[in-house]
Amino acid sequence: MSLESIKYTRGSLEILDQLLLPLQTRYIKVRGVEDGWKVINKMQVRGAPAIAIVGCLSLAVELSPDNESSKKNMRQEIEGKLNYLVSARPTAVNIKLAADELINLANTLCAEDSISAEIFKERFIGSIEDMLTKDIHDNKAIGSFGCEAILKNIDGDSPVRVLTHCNTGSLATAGYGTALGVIRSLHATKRLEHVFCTETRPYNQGARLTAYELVHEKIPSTLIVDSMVSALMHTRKIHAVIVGADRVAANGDTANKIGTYQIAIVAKYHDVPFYVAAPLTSIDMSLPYGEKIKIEERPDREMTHIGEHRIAAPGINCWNPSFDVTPASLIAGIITEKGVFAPDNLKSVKTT
Ligand SMILES: CSC[C@@H](O)[C@@H](O)C(=O)COP(=O)(O)O
Repeated sequence: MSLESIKYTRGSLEILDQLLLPLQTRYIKVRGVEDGWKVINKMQVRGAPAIAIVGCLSLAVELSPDNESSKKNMRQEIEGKLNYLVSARPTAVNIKLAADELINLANTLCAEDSISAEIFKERFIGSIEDMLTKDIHDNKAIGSFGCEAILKNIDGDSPVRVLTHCNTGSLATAGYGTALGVIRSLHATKRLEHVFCTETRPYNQGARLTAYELVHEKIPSTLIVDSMVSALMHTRKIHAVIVGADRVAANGDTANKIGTYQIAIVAKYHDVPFYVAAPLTSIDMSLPYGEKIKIEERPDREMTHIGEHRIAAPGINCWNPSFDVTPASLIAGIITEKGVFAPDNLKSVKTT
């Protein structure tokens, strides 16, 4: 059984508070859009796919008891609330694409005279609920395509050692995970000898969340500090790096958790293939290249403190970008639910 980060039934949504993991397992009730915005902004739920799903489900929960009889009012309310949810965190594109799709759906339902307000609401909520099953299904496809791509480059039946960064597992998605889904699939083939996961400073998604998921799944794994990546690649044979994505531009440049870019550079130097595992909902064809991606900057406190405990000298200035952009030239392949694509071939995927 993998960890359940999102518990949803019609009219009720709870999320596992990821700020308390791994020491406490506590679910928080999300009663509507205001709660949805807060849990995303505070990073109680995080990871690009989970942000999109929880944001949209928070709207579904808010609409569920609503007896609005005017389709026009409902359409207007939906558009405003979705745009508000998108503003909670700017870098991950999944929530923006989901919001655009849902606004289009609301426009279509509103314009169709034969559809009552009740059916409008039913179809709209149903379409949000479908995101949960689709995400798990897509992650499993990413897992098997990624596993196949990595094993193809390895001689005979040799055991495989991989490195991952940040958290891309069940906690960051509706379930199974993207990069961690590939690792799960590799483990299922019994070819995976070992996973190394980085601590992922400053917010420690690797040490707190990925390590927790790996231990929970009994996948052989070791935690390293972010600054150990070069030493790891120099001293142990690493066969592949697999990371997730918050936004992939049309040319394959990829925004992901801060520190991803330096891992890609080190991987290139050591001739280790560097893969990005992401659903098509993380690909933003409207941006031609990575420089156009807006990078979220987080509060200094996330660097200077661990919980309530201050670790940095009082008075020091901080710079805390939450993501960086890895150039397409450092990426061996982008693993999607439709297959593995060279970054310069992404355009063909999105349109098929
Ligand atoms: C499947 S999750 C992919 C990315 O969202 C993940 O790698 C990442 O960077 C998460 O950042 P976070 O700031 O924890 O939301």
